[in-house]
Amino acid sequence: MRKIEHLGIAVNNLEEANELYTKLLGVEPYKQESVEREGVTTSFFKVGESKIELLEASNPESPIAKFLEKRGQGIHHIAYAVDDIKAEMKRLQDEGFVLLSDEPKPGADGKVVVFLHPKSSGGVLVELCMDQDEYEA
Ligand SMILES: CC[C@@H](C(=O)O)C(=O)SCCNC(=O)CCNC(=O)[C@H](O)C(C)(C)COP(=O)(O)OP(=O)(O)OC[C@H]1O[C@@H](n2cnc3c(N)ncnc32)[C@H](O)[C@@H]1OP(=O)(O)O
Ligand SMILES: [Co+2]
Repeated sequence: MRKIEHLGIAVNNLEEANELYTKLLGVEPYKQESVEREGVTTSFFKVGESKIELLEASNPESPIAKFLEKRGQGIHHIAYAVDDIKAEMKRLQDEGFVLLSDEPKPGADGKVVVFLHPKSSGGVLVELCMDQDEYEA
């Protein structure tokens, strides 16, 4: 694990959350991106070496829609940058963590990502991510 790459925060309304986080952090979001296969629209803020990823559900089946219904707005996941995502997946699987996919999949902001089931990681949804360019090299 290299660093915390981003914190994912589930929000009801991305436009309103963008305004709130722009005031809070003193910077505008540098990017807004939809990832349809995850059922989310995201916006990203830089905070030093890390990032805040705001997540709005783009359909009722989205993990974010379910999360908001059960738990309301707030921190949804912690994403760690890793140097070698396949090696890290194997290490974590061998340690007993439950991966939510067998292969990394395209995420937002030029990353490939994989999630660990929160029931296997102390109640916190964990995302591993790696630059897509490095992954494909
Ligand atoms: C934009 C792409 C990417 C990026 O590049 O950064 C993203 O960040 S996408 C973010 C959205 N995508 C995901 O979250 C994908 C991974 N998540 C899942 O596959 C599912 O959400 C899940 C974790 C498997 C849960 O799905 P499911 O079992 O269908 O939902 P339930 O609501 O029934 O939850 C079961 C159980 O797990 C608890 N839970 C759910 N989400 C979280 C969470 N974020 N953190 C902690 N715990 C969570 C939920 O409360 C249920 O627990 P109990 O109520 O105790 O049974
Ligand atoms: Co994320």
